[in-house]
Amino acid sequence: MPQIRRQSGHHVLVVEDSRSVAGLLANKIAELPDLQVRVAGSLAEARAALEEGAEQFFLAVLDLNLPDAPDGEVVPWVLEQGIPALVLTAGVSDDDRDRLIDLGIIDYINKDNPSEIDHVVRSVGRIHRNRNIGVLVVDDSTSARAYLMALLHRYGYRLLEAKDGQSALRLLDEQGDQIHLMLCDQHMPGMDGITLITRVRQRYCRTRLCIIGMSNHGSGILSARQLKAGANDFITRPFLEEEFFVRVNQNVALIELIQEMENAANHDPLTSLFNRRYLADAGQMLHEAARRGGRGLSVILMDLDFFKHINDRFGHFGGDEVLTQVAKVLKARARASDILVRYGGEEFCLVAQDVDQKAAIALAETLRQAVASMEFCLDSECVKLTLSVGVSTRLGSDLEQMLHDADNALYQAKELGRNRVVATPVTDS
Ligand SMILES: Nc1nc2c(ncn2[C@@H]2O[C@H](COP(=O)(O)OP(=O)(O)OP(=O)(O)O)[C@@H](O)[C@H]2O)c(=O)[nH]1
Repeated sequence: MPQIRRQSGHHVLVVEDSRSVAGLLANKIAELPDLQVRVAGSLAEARAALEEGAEQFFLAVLDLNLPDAPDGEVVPWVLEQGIPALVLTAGVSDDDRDRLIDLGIIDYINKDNPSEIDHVVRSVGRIHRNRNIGVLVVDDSTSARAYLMALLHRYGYRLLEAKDGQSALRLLDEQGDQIHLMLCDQHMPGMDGITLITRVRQRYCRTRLCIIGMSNHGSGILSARQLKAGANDFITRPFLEEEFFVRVNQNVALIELIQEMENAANHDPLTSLFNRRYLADAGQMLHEAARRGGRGLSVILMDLDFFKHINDRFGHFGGDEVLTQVAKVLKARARASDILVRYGGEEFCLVAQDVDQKAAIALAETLRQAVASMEFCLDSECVKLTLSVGVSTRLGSDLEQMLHDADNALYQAKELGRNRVVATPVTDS
């Protein structure tokens, strides 16, 4: 079988002699983020396209029946160039299907059915995103591991392998943030699949790391036990490659969807900062860690002064633009470990770990000055804005109490004439 190279390009080669199908595909694929399409109407045009460099193409979508290649000759030729291929067919017999799968294509799709065109486009997007999806294959058999890796490689996943449970745990320790899916054999020396799954689940939930257990035909009870131990899914060996890909891709798509939903639930859509809901969870965890570890924690609450005037002058959309710019300025001055939140309409909150009162006041002062030095120009009219800030470093019983203290300090800052930082007394109860 031809060797598929590691894909880094962002171009899709569509080889299709029907102008309408090629045009439809090209338009829909081009709507996907960061993708470009090159259309060829024949094998000769495909050859010409690849003369400019095969590496730019991460995938080819191929028609089996071309004027100068009526028997699918384009398929082995493209695969020999190291480019993975999806094949468009007009009805396919079982023999044709077997022949195509044996050649090493990713999938075949019936182009007569218009809804299948959307399936092609979804697959293209999936394969392009797979370069960012890390898959860990855990199997003690070298040949079984190599087989799984070759299949996943065809789909463009980023791959890691481990020959036993201990090595898998080590890799998760070192590179866990890069691993999204683990495929795990059951029978391995030292640590079996169920024990490994149980241990991994103590650290990673089902929506963060997907696990697919693998068991051999006839051992149904094992798949049930793998699922109970925390696997998201299982695959019985031997399997059809098509089933394998559908299961792997569906599980990865589900994790992506959940992460997208979590992201949306935790962020403010206007400024892309975290929202209050996220602060309640993540901020409280920081508070508990600070209490346990005797560490410092600061809450800095900020409110733009007289923001109503901005809306009155520039309209609500102008006000939105100003809020977005302020968020950027604050973000640029926050550390990666800080939680910066859009707390309310024109209110922002920053929670910073390991910061004592002196440092918190200095940080608040930096943020105040950063906003005060900005100039907002809309409709060729420029205005300046100021920020009142309340700081709390007294840990109190929980984050809620710190926010309450910071709010009192902010109120004082407003009362004292705005554009200033006020901190609460530091003594803890
Ligand atoms: N454009 C825009 N305006 C908002 C948003 N959320 C709140 N506001 C506006 O922010 C203004 C807040 O007004 P006030 O609470 O009176 O406070 P202020 O004018 O900033 O005055 P002080 O806080 O007392 O200095 C109101 O006009 C709100 O409509 C938003 O998402 N976009």
